Amino acid sequence: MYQSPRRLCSALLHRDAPGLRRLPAPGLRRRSPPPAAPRLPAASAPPARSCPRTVCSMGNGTSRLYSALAKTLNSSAASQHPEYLVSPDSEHLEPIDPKELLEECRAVLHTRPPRFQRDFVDLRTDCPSSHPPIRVMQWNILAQALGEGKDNFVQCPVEALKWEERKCLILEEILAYQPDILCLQEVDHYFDTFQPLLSRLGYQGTFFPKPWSPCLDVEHNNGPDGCALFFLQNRFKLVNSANIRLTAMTLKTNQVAIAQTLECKESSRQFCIAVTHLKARTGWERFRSAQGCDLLQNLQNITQGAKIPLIVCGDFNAEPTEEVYKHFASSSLNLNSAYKLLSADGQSEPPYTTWKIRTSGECRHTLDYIWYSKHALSVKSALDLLTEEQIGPNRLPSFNYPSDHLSLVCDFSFNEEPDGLL
Ligand SMILES: NC(=O)C1=CN([C@@H]2O[C@H](COP(=O)(O)OP(=O)(O)OC[C@H]3O[C@@H](n4cnc5c(N)ncnc54)[C@H](OP(=O)(O)O)[C@@H]3O)[C@@H](O)[C@H]2O)C=CC1
Ligand SMILES: [Mg+2]
Repeated sequence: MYQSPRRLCSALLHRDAPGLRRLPAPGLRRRSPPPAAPRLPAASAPPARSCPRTVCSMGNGTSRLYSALAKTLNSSAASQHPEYLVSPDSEHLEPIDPKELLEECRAVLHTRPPRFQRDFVDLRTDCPSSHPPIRVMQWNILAQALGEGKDNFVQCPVEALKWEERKCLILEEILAYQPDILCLQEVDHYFDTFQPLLSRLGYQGTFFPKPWSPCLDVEHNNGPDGCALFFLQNRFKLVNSANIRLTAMTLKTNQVAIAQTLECKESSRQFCIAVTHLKARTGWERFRSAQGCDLLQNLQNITQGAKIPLIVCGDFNAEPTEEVYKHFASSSLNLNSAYKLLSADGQSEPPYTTWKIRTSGECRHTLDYIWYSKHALSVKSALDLLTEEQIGPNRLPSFNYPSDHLSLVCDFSFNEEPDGLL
């Protein structure tokens, strides 16, 4: 039956009808990326997506999606209720079929240009693994309040930042790559959007807001931004979790990290995953360096002196030339930066992970990293970055891409015979 786009959109805006039957847990297991979207020319007003009018089924499929996305409109919990730190009871939320959610997102986005195709680059290693890889996504998703109220993206039209559509672009990116673990920064819609939706996709989430989030300075903000960590519950068991407020020269700072020890259900192997967002801006290099040292010290303790393999994702707000980068590269935790492996010699970071135009001019920087224990883990593949042509002359964010930072995605496997030099 034909549904107009307006009808499809309205499915995202209403609460779930009561008494719907519960579905079995969604099979978010393994990846068949959606069909390739055509590449766009570097034009500022690319053509709209082909209209997805026929994609969404009627009835329960649509109805099941009412409540999770609808909550994003009906709640601004974080700023109004002191209990924003308390996670809602996800037991009562119905599972969502990721394909249906993806279709719903695409329906909302039907006037936008198609998403860009990015390919995984095979980084062949000599380490065959009998277990499925662990897919990790690192992404600074751009806090809604900062994007609208602070960041000054002078070439980005305000309509491109509308939350009701931008959240669907973010979800589309997550659903396209189906990470097993999701490490996010600048999350200011955790409780009303990402926690309820991702829990219904099978993820367990943790949020740690910045103590003095700059989002709170923005009128009509949705609460503080912070780091969020999600993992698929059917793949991992949570062993240990730590919310860390980073210090610099013994002083507590406004930056945070989350570190969790997870156990793989398939292999019973444990590893630690951490997410952080270090202090931004030039002039703060020593401060970032001190925060990095504090994080490394915390991770030394959590990994029992590098006995437990480690993956650290973050927006470090630091180019590879900075001291904090060098601390991580030379740490006794024996870390390597996964995205270096995309370079010809395996030694160079990508030319950019964020690219935007502010009033001060063009800002193209490499600031985001996925560090991993190089003796215990191998990177099987990594998602290539967007090209300059795809990013376009107005840079990011844009109608095509929801954040000023690119997502980084890697597939990891455990080395079969760790040599004891994690
Ligand atoms: N009430 C109080 O007592 C306190 C309030 N605060 C508030 O917090 C703010 C600072 O917080 P802090 O955590 O140190 O923030 P940061 O300096 O780390 O930056 C906050 C955000 O601003 C973005 N940003 C980076 N460069 C620029 C730029 N040139 N223009 C606009 N945005 C930029 C960053 O994005 P990205 O990482 O993507 O670059 C980041 O997410 C203060 O301005 C104040 O509002 C802070 C402390 C105390
Ligand atoms: Mg930012």
